[in-house]
Amino acid sequence: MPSPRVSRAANNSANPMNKLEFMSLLTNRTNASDPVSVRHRTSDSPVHRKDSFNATSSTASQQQQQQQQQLPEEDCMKLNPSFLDIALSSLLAVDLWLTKKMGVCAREGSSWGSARPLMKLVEISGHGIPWIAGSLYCLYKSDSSAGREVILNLLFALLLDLVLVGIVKGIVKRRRPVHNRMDMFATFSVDKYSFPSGHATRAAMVSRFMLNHLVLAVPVRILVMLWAILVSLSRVMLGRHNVTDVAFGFFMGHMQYGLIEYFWLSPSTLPALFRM
Ligand SMILES: CC(C)=CCC/C(C)=C/COP(=O)(O)O
Repeated sequence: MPSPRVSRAANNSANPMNKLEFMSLLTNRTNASDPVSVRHRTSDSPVHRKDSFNATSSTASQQQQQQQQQLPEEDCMKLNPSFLDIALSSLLAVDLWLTKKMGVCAREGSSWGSARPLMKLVEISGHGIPWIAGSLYCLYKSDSSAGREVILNLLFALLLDLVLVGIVKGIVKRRRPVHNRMDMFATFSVDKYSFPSGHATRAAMVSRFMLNHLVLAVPVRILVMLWAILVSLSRVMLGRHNVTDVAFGFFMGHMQYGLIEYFWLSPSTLPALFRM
């Protein structure tokens, strides 16, 4: 009985496809669009130096090259990653690790699974529907023009937030973490994507808005800040988001508040809106 090593060697020489598989590994690690590496693969490979293989293997390897050029980028390995590539991959690795560690309420059976109902209440407190409905109600009830101005701008901010988050989610198309259970209340179709967290953008923007435009006692101001942090944290704890989705969302919410301040709607800029 031949030893496994001998029989594998015999098999290799009898089967030219094994060489092609080896080629496939090599070509996977080179840049398919780089003419130099394509030339290297087709002319310098051991397969091509053997005359007996020329006719059949060149068409086979051409087919393979075509297939590999069609491979999605994430299936190919880069030989010379840049510093930015390495930094991004490291950030992504830390992000995924931390996201998994912090997803303690992702399921009922998770380590903090019993806190899941409470976290879902926090989730609803940062949802768009209660905020938009609440602003519309306050606008209807408000009897001072200063109050109407503030609430109208809050409503404008909430709508702008939905649009901007929807656009970024639609462009980035990052999937939610695998441990997330999609049992969220009232979502749009883009909400299957996770970058950035809409709850985090809203929490950051609304809290800044309230701190700057409402007269609040110090304990209430602290509560508003804690609420924004808790809503953001709960996104990762519920397993809805990666840490970077929430961190970016929080940053984006602050930027959105800056936009609202810049384009502040006032009776002088939009008199028609305030005549109602
Ligand atoms: C239906 C309305 C008015 C808003 C949707 C709010 C929502 C579900 C956002 C998604 O938030 P995350 O990106 O944090 O999961």
